[in-house]
Amino acid sequence: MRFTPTPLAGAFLIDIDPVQDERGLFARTVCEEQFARHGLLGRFVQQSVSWNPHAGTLRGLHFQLAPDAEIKLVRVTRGAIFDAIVDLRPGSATYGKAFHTELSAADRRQLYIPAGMAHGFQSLQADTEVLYQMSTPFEPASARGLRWDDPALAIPWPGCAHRILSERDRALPLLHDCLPPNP
Ligand SMILES: Cc1cn([C@H]2C[C@H](O)[C@@H](COP(=O)(O)OP(=O)(O)O[C@H]3O[C@@H](C)C(=O)[C@@H](O)[C@H]3O)O2)c(=O)[nH]c1=O
Repeated sequence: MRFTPTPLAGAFLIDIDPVQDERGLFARTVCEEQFARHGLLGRFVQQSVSWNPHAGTLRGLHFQLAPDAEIKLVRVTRGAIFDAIVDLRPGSATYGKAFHTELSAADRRQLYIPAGMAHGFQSLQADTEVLYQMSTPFEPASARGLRWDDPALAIPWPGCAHRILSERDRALPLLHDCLPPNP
């Protein structure tokens, strides 16, 4: 696996090192020992799937409050997404900053998201399926979110003919209104 750091410390893009032959390819996607060499956790307690029949489906930006803050490992198993994360770690040099990338079934790239970041994505194709692994169980009482289009975050979401969002995501607060400024 190849680990590429992002501008947000602790968040990595992880690419496979495929072994190819006439049958196709084989590649490891999680390895506790290799992850540990990069200071990353390679053991997860929940895995969830999200199916998005339409392009332009936006989910996020979501996170869980401590002590339920989750590490997430995200990959696309069908289609493609624009994926965005926001650093909400108190004291972080990149607090309030966002990083975005594309992930697709074709590139098999994964995004490792450390605890203390909000996460969201928009499907770029119809019939897009996203697979997540999480370090901490889902805890509804700790679940929080930020507005996807918060101007302070300036995330360049791709344009689309029809954007689909849940009522909950539409009503999420701006960063400024839901978390204290960075100490
Ligand atoms: C996230 C989650 C939801 N649920 C339930 C709650 C609800 O009834 C239903 C749908 O939940 P949501 O509307 O929150 O699903 P969704 O908007 O897809 O939430 C997901 O968004 C992306 C961006 C993430 O990063 C994920 O961690 C998760 O927050 O599933 C679980 O049972 N376990 C879970 O881990």
